[in-house]
Amino acid sequence: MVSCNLGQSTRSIYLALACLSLALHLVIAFFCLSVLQNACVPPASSSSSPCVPRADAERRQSVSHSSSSPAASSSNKPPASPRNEERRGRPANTLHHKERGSFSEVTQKAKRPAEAQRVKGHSRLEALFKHPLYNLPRPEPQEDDWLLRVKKDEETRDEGSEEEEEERGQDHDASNSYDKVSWTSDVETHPPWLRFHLGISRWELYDRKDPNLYQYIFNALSVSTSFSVQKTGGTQLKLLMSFPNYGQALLKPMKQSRDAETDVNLFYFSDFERHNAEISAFHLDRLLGFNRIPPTVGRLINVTTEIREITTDDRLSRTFFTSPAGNVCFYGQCEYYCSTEHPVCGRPHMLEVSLATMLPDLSLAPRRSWRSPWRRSYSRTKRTQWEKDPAYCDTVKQTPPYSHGTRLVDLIDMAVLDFLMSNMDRHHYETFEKFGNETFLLHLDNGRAFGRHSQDEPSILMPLKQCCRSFKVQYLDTLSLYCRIRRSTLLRLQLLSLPDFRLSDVMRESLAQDPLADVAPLLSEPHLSALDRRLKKVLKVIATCQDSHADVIYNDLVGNYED
Ligand SMILES: Nc1ncnc2c1ncn2[C@@H]1O[C@H](COP(=O)(O)OP(=O)(O)OP(=O)(O)O)[C@@H](O)[C@H]1O
Ligand SMILES: [Mn+2]
Repeated sequence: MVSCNLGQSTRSIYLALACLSLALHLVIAFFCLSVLQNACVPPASSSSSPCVPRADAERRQSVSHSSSSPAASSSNKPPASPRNEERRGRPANTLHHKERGSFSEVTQKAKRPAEAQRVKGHSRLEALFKHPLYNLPRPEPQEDDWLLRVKKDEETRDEGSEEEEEERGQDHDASNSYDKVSWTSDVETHPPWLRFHLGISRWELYDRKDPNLYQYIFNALSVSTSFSVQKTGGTQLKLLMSFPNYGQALLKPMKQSRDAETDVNLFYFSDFERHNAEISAFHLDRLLGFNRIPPTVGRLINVTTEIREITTDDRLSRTFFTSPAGNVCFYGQCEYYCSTEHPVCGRPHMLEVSLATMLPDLSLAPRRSWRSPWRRSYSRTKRTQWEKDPAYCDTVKQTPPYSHGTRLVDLIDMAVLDFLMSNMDRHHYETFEKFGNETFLLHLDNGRAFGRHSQDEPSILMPLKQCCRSFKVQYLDTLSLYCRIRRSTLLRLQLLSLPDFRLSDVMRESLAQDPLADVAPLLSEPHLSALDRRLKKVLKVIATCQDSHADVIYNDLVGNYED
């Protein structure tokens, strides 16, 4: 009896002990798992580039961090926190409840663009932008290297007393400067668009390293518009939107579903412009390290309150109508697709659009438009010279401005960008007149890019292919005559072809920063993989060229970068 009782109590003691040990094991296992998971997160920066040995990369990274960038060290550097007053503006109070939700979600997202899509806490995009190739030192900008400046107080006083307003209008050098409105020379008082304008230099449109610029622009473009009219020039419908802080943006509306592939039989200038192409082009250009496209963001706009009710443009307001489905539509007046057959419609009021930050007014910063030597024939029957003559580039190389400086390699950069996004519509490009021929090319108007993902268009790479020819003229011995691609461009392209920085991955992550990414991805997966496929093709063309020539690379990194 006693032994039976004893046996029972021993059994319950064993059982209790077993339970305790099981619980302990569970706690230990749980603890180990969480520690292991943290230990597995990859480091924030990687330097597995073939271009720079690891130790070297780290050394350079610390060097480039300590040397401040030109714009960052200038007086144009914005403060650390965004100014929220730009976000005030009129609420979209006529919105349907559901729409209001999505609108505020989208603008909410605009508050925190830096929160990139991360893979287990690891941002490939951040790692890419930390790479030395994206932090190359620039020469200290001189006064002439900035596009604009704010007039000093004394200058404004002097000019005011002279009462020579008219003359000033004609003789418009005025050192390309801004009169004061409500801001002072203190950069803290400047609205985002003015910071952008004052940061434009001879070498790039914006400083990618300025941590706030993009966020500022983002926020500024997400307030309600106060004014909208049709923008003249160009062939398809676009609007000029103004914001309460005097900022302006070029609006292109969504015209077709994002994934609709361009009809193969459509002539290249007949394709609809795509709002998501404008946005994606900005991101791609930034990823390639060019910084030659004005910051462009997507957002939902209320076509009733932000266009119809406030526009002073009769040509535009006359074209509004309500569709049988109850959606508010309009079509405006322009050369292509401005008709009842091609309306732009809200759902019922909300419409996806792209907003590109406007460049400084032409009266302040005149631009020069250049015909691209490789422009397509816009005639349906004629072929252009470059299509007929394989030695076409030899002529281009001897013709100013391509015969000197960096113009030819700039053109090649543009061809690479266009090939990657399959943009066949680069008939012209622009530069800022102030900088003469020694300046970057503006990559404006990218609405016809990203039309087709299933095909690549080899003719877009013609500048790169045709310029790779053995060409020597005894008396012309300029370096740029023989070189076809910038070394910095080639090294970045190689970097973007590595698994750690794969172009499609960084592009996906970059695009996720856009407010419209909440509605749907800006580029579908097939478009993203097309980027990787095309990048391989570009690298192949360069490698083939290097196989037969020694003078393929234009070394723009002399003294700045060794691999
Ligand atoms: N962000 C910008 N800021 C200021 N001006 C701009 C901006 N983007 C474009 N423009 C100007 O507006 C003009 C028309 O814009 P865009 O080329 O995008 O229109 P488009 O209808 O596509 O023209 P096209 O049919 O000729 O290709 C451009 O040539 C350029 O000079
Ligand atoms: Mn266009």
